[in-house]
Amino acid sequence: MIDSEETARVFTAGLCDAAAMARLEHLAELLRAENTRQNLIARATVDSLWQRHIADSAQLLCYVPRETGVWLDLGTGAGFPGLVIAAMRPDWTVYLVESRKRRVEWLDAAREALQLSHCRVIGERLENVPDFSAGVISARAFAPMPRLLELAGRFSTKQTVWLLPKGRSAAQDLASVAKSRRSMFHVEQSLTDPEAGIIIGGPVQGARLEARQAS
Ligand SMILES: C[S@@+](CC[C@H](N)C(=O)[O-])C[C@H]1O[C@@H](n2cnc3c(N)ncnc32)[C@H](O)[C@@H]1O
Repeated sequence: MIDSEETARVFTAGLCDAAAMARLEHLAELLRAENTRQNLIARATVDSLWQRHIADSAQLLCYVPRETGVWLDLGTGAGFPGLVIAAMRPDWTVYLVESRKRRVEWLDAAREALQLSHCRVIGERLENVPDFSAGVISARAFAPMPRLLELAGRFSTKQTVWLLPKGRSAAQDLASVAKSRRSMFHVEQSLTDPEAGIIIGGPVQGARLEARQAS
């Protein structure tokens, strides 16, 4: 279990290389500075940024194959999980969809500062984003499951992996999905909070994939 800033850093470092860790340290620094100007993350979580936000996002990499198509993150907000994933896997194509102007400006500035040329910030409501096939769809604290599926289903194929950190309401949220669709999802325990769950869907069912080194 990831229960401190130290264990969060060690866990995250196990999933990426040293250059990616340096990018994440840079991101943490930028985020702390920006958080004094806009309320990106709750003040109560600033001192546990690695545990509550960075490692919490990084753990999603344990559920995706080494090769994946476009990673689509819905309602990225301050950058979680999509910007963290883009910083850890700079060669992957990661789209961050966010509708709030100030969040979009922040995400664009952070993406540029971290030189993430394969990451694109889409400053639109998801409803206005044209269809394409995503390899991964992630969303943390974006919308309840029925709404999320209604909004994002058109980006999904049989190969798409869904990664939906849901906090403590995961099982309840999944139960609200129509029976016919529920069987494609299951809940895994979050490593950053024993009471929180991640709803996982698509072809990568069952146990967590082996932690992957980037190099
Ligand atoms: C509760 S925040 C979560 C932010 C981030 N995923 C996290 O976990 O820290 C939800 C975000 O989704 C964005 N959002 C809500 N509805 C949206 C929509 N239809 N299209 C794009 N972004 C949306 C909001 O602006 C907000 O930044």
